[in-house]
Amino acid sequence: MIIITPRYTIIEDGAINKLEEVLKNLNLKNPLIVTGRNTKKYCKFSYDIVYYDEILNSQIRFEYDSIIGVGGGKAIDTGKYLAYKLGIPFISVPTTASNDGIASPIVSIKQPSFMASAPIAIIADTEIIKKSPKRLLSAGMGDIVSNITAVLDWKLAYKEKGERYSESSAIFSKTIAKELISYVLNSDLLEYHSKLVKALVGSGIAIAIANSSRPASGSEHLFSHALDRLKEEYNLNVNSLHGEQCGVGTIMMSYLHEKENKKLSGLHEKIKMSLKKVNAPTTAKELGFDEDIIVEALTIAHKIRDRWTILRTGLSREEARKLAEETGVI
Ligand SMILES: NC(=O)C1=CN([C@@H]2O[C@H](COP(=O)(O)OP(=O)(O)OC[C@H]3O[C@@H](n4cnc5c(N)ncnc54)[C@H](OP(=O)(O)O)[C@@H]3O)[C@@H](O)[C@H]2O)C=CC1
Ligand SMILES: O=C(CO)COP(=O)(O)O
Ligand SMILES: [Zn+2]
Repeated sequence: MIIITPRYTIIEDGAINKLEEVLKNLNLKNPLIVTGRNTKKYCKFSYDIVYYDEILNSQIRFEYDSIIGVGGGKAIDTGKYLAYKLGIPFISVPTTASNDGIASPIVSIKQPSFMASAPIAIIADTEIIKKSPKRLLSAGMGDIVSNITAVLDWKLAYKEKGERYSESSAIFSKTIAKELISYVLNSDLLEYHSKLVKALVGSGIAIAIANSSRPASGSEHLFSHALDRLKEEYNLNVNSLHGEQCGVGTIMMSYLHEKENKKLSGLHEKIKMSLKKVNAPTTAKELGFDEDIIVEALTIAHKIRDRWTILRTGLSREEARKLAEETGVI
């Protein structure tokens, strides 16, 4: 197996000023920037720029030697996808810390996600990230607490289905989440943005090492992907973020794990407290969904992809409603 991890990971105030030096070190001379309308202001370079939502209509010239994704999850994901398709390196320049796509080798524009290549460099400017909308930084916590249930699900799949499992990747991923939860619950959050971005980068690297999103995506992500599917299917006007949905999913899925393992007692309450502390949503109402949509998402989540989790062969409507009620989500 070939494991590709970033050659440069710069996480500091003013990091974006090192972009040109990094490109020079990598001998990259002609990159294309992929960004969004809110994040274009950070692209003060003399390279060509394209908006991620216009890429399909753009004529991408093949002389680019690399792609730089500057922005939130969609800009990074689209840039990563394009680089993968063109077979050129990808440089990740997150302007916020809303999910672990910053560093992961995964493209998750559509489900099921697929393995592309990890960024060759990550340049995370903590000054820019700190100024990004608070809501995005709260969502990032949801994508990190997810690692707890993702790892529990992964181990379950190993025990019940003999799935390939890596204890080292699992411990790495779980520890990242535990450390951030502990920091959030026991601090004044002054360093939250910087700890969060480091955690998300670590989580993306755990995915690269495992060569699977297993360490960071389990039943809580299936629930989030199910919500995305229902948003599309019913044309719902809900603008909940990936990390926000995953956070709420983690509360419910950790409760299911607790019921099967006494040693986990209190886990979902702790996760809920950590999400509340950073003002991330913990209920259907805060996410913007009707109760029935939450219940429906719980009943279809196991069918989203072929991934064995605590949902096993699926929840009935009654079981789903009970789970959402008992965890205070509805
Ligand atoms: N590959 C992977 O492993 C993963 C990928 N993802 C991807 O991430 C996506 C979700 O990403 P997410 O970040 O939650 O949502 P978006 O990418 O939709 O970003 C949300 C909004 O935040 C704005 N924004 C970002 N940074 C700033 C900033 N510094 N200042 C002001 N506005 C800012 C964006 O602006 P703008 O309009 O300019 O983009 C956008 O309007 C998913 O759809 C999926 O494609 C998610 C998880 C894992
Ligand atoms: O969001 C992810 C990890 O945080 C990617 O996981 P998926 O494989 O579920 O898309
Ligand atoms: Zn995620």
